[in-house]
Amino acid sequence: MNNSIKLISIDKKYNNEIIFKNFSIEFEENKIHIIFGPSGIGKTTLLNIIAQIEDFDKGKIINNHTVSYVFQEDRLLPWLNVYENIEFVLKSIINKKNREKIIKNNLKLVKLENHLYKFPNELSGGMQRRVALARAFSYPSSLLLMDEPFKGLDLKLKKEIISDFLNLYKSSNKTIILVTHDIKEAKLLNGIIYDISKLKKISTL
Ligand SMILES: Nc1ncnc2c1ncn2[C@@H]1O[C@H](COP(=O)(O)OP(=O)(O)OP(=O)(O)O)[C@@H](O)[C@H]1O
Repeated sequence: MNNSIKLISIDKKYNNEIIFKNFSIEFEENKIHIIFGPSGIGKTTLLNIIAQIEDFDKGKIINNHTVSYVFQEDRLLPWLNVYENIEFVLKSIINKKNREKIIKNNLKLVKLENHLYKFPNELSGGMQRRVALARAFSYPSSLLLMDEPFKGLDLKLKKEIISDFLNLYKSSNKTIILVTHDIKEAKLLNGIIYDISKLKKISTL
């Protein structure tokens, strides 16, 4: 069954600033979609519209997915260890035995299986980012929205973490919509790249 996410003829304005005019886009399920474009073009706004945390003025969204959103910062809870940070978001929805399986499997995919009991302040920045990714993939949503999840990493670390991200993605059934302004990063992700500046020009023709 086609369960793609569709935005149809969306208009969005902030005060007098037109961000989107008659803008349409479709995201096929189970793929990695990369929203690419310069700062200020409306990438985060688009993600927020899909997440329904931002209103729009006209148009329609068709989305039958359960959604989770990963922000730029890792947002780990400092008083919980690595395992507990992931368990925290699953506690009320998945039983103990199943969540243990999910958490351990995802932490293994990001090579943190030997760091389960460390606290965030005992982890490097890269390790913290890996925990945040493992947590995002552990949550049972079918659509994962990610705003610049690899921002601030040097190229070597970025490549390593993108490879962990791809391992998590392959073992999941998720659809990913990810925002970046970095074309090198976009290419490393092996997904479908949407140049938002070009799409915006087409939509206003
Ligand atoms: N809440 C808001 N109120 C008014 N204007 C806003 C608001 N949020 C965003 N904007 C404006 O909308 C435009 C698009 O912002 P958005 O954050 O979506 O861009 P972006 O492409 O994600 O940029 P960046 O890569 O810098 O994060 C910008 O001009 C911004 O100033």
